[in-house]
Amino acid sequence: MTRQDLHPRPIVDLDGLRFRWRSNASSLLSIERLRIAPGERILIEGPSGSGKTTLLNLLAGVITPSQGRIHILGQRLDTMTAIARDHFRADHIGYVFQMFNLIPYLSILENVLLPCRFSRRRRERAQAMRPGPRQRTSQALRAEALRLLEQLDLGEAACAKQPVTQLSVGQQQRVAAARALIGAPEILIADEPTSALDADRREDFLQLLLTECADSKMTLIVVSHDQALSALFDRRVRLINGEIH
Ligand SMILES: Nc1ncnc2c1ncn2[C@@H]1O[C@H](COP(=O)(O)OP(=O)(O)OP(=O)(O)O)[C@@H](O)[C@H]1O
Repeated sequence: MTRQDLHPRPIVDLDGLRFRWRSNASSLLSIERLRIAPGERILIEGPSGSGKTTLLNLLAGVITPSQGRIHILGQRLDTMTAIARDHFRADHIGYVFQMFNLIPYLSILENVLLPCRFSRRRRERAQAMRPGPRQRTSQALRAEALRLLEQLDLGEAACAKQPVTQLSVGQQQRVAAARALIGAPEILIADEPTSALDADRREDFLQLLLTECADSKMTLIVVSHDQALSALFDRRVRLINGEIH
């Protein structure tokens, strides 16, 4: 094993980060350093209001820090324009939002395929997941979306063209997970991804996310209050009053 293998370049590197919602407010987040290695599985935990969702939004480039640097995949995210951050996110980050953010007038399949519309890279990677005889791009993408939905027990609902608005909250959460996974982005971020599931289905669902991430060598960053799941992660990051403990 080389020195490089022992200390791979971090996929996420936060440095001197401060975040406040208003310029005259005190910092909600104050993180001197957070490095995440490629392929690591990180659980972020902490009391309600401690800034977990805000931290995820900073990592995904939805918002930018008041001070400090954020490097993702070696690229400086905080100095990019909003449009560049949107492109970067579409290409490299799958995000399961706390409120799912599904588009109500699109079908289940169309929701899952959204990242492939915004990102050529995700489209090509999703297409490459379909081995075998050459298919048309749209067929290959649909097949990959269906594979993910079937893994998540939603194949039937997708084939029956059930509107997303008629899905249970737990089903919507799984559609959001399939959408985040499609095209194997390097980083999967999930905000309370098991909150709408029964206790006995949480571990199965998370195992599935972990397996998909491992197969595609994705880095997984999850916020959860569920202590029972912590053994499934490589590292826990505890946020208290906006600082890492
Ligand atoms: N858009 C916003 N404008 C101003 N304040 C906000 C905004 N979004 C969140 N906040 C505040 O930032 C603080 C941290 O919120 P955040 O959602 O990051 O916490 P959290 O740790 O994820 O909480 P929870 O576990 O309840 O989801 C809260 O006090 C919240 O009210």
